[in-house]
Amino acid sequence: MNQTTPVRPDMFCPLLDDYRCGDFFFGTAHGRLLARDTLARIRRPVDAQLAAEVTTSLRTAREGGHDNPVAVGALPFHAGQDSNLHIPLTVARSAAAGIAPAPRPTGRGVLAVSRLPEPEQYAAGVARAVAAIRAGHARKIVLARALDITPADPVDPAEVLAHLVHHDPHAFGFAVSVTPRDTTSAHRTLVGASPELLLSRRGKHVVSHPLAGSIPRSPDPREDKARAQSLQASAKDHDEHSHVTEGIAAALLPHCRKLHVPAAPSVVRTATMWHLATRITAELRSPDTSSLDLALALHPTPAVCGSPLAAAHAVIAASEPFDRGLYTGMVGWCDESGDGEWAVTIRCAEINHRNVRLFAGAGIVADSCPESELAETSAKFQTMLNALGLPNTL
Ligand SMILES: C=C(O[C@@H]1C=C(C(=O)O)C=C[C@H]1O)C(=O)O
Repeated sequence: MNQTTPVRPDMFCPLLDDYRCGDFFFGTAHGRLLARDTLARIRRPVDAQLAAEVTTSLRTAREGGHDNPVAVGALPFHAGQDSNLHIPLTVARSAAAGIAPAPRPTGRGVLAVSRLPEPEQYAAGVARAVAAIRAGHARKIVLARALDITPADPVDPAEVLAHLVHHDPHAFGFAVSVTPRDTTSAHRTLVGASPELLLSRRGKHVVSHPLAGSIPRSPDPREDKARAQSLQASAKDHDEHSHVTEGIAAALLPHCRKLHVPAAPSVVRTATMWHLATRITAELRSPDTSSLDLALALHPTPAVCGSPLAAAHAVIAASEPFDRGLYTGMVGWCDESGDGEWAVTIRCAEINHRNVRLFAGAGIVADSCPESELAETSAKFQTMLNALGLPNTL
């Protein structure tokens, strides 16, 4: 693989076909990035110094003779946990990626499932969060749950990635190696298809495209359309969404001018969900502010944590019986000029040969109903259950 690989028109699905376990992959239908092997690792707590350390590592790579270095990887939800970033030895990009061919269907049996927490407990946690919000302790809290599944056959992350890229071509398809350095065990890979852009920076142009307020899609076209309309009309979902756009606008303002936040959200779809979405645009004040600086200023947004952040964090810590790790963090890349793209790490699963962990969460506000939030998280699991060839009833 060359440092920069031009688009090969003869290749139906450039770079996706080249992906192999251990690589970093990130892309949409508009462009893909595939990174292989490691020049420098950046594993440190996610704090105010992280972006500066990335800039320094990129400069050192350039001074060491590396052409056009890029930092790639993922950052966790919790500040204080370690980043999973590196500067790869080789990076290939393709500008127009096209739609991936349909991968062959895989149906898998299941040996064991563990639900964290059990669905009834999740619903009870939502009810407690609603009570806390109504008592004035917070305005919004995002509660997640996880599924630990032991499939009957081992899972190949490359197959799962191909399935995701085919079925959700406009999402950010990603694969990040999360194998701990001190282990000789099987590869661990975080694979997903995120529909949510935390932040992109190209030159002075900044874009964030948050999602909040969701409803599952229906296989019946009429019902599907009716659901999209009901989401667009839902006061509860607009409330949930407004915390996010307000939070992002406030975080961008110190770094940007010409901030534009559309007056009302639009409705966007994935293969399994409808979401309220707002495309926020702005112009950078200083070229010294990198995409990672900006993404860290936004993270975590009220779309994945809540509002106010500290109160939401406390309820999450008391309610979720698992570590989010990289889920609801960010995944993407940043180059030496500061340009980059960071997606919110959702609709994903950690795959470790015969073990997979799936994650899904939902934003809770004063008018949330526990059963609907449980159904929303079940629908969000479908993205990964489908890609893994697992039964959609888990
Ligand atoms: C937390 C997740 O999704 C987030 C929560 C949403 C919501 O509450 O409507 C929508 C998109 C995401 O920002 C997830 O998919 O796991």
